[in-house]
Amino acid sequence: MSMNFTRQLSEMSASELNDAIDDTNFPQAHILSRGRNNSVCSTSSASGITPLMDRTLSQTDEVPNVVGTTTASGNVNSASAGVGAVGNALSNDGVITSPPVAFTRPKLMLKTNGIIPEHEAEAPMTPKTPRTSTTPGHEHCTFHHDLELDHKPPTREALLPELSRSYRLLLSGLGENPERQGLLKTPERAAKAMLFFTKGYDQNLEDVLNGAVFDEDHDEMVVVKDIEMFSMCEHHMVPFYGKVSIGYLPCNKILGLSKLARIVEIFSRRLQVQERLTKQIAVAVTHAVQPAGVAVVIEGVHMCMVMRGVQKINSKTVTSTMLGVFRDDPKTREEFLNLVTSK
Ligand SMILES: Nc1nc2c(ncn2[C@@H]2O[C@H](COP(=O)(O)OP(=O)(O)OP(=O)(O)O)[C@@H](O)[C@H]2O)c(=O)[nH]1
Ligand SMILES: [Zn+2]
Repeated sequence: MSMNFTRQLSEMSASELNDAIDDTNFPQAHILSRGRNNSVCSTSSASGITPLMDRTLSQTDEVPNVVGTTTASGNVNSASAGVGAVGNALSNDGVITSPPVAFTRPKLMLKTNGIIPEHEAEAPMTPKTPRTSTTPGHEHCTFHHDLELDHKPPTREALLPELSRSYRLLLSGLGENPERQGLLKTPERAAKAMLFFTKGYDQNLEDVLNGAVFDEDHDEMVVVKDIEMFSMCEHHMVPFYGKVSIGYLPCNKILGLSKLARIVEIFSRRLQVQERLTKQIAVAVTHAVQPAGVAVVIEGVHMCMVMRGVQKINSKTVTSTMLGVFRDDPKTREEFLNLVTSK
């Protein structure tokens, strides 16, 4: 079933959104894999949901559908769908804690070369720092290249003079006079603005997290929703903006709440496409706390579709990535979608 986005998002139920996501496979489904028997995060079990650990995986098993990404565009006038969240505690800052989701959760584990090493599978609580590069200056990166999660060394300020010259050329190319009073400082201002819009290239996950990962016996869904996002479309170098909702199911580790928003900043402040941004955020949260699952939904407005091109001023693009239990368990996914679409 494909999602019909000619309807307004506000008219759609969470289960309809859920179905649409369920039917979409993302081609990079091999990137994440579930842990083995000894990498289980257990919770009290009261529901009739089939324990995911009943599925046996060999060490080299590929797990299809672990990563799911959905994109949908359409005319959406309301940011929130009219679906009520039942029984959830919502605090003023938009942080939601749900009632317990009662079943045995396999913990998400990251592969380095498509295989989970035995010693990693046996020590699920040990922080993992998979590295796929020995490039000088990147030895301390927590991850590298696999999903273009790389960052550049913090030397981008050095680009300012050349960027300024480029903007000056641009002004001349437009037929403007870069020497006129109003434009004298414009090349440098524009260069600084562009460096700000792409400051995520200077950041990496490890620095941004600043150690704010805490051991906590909390295994209920954590959702931070409506995180503002400003990014730059890599096709036209014009902005796209919107809001990001992130949910994860902890496995004895929780993340400082602000760090979810900071993760959004790392990856949105780069030249992007919305699909990749969505996936990178989900993978970064996985790296940070090795949860049982991560869900990310982004609703974005692309100025390249508003100010130019097809000029559809009400169009919004919705993308999602569902990892682990959010991918495998429709009830968990639906609970998340209920939470993020409720007022
Ligand atoms: N999938 C995806 N596409 C994007 C994103 N941002 C911009 N695009 C698209 O990139 C495409 C580039 O298409 P081209 O035909 O090469 O460029 P164009 O002539 O400027 O296209 P139009 O925008 O249709 O005028 C357009 O369809 C844009 O809508 C994004 O985040 N994700
Ligand atoms: Zn664009």
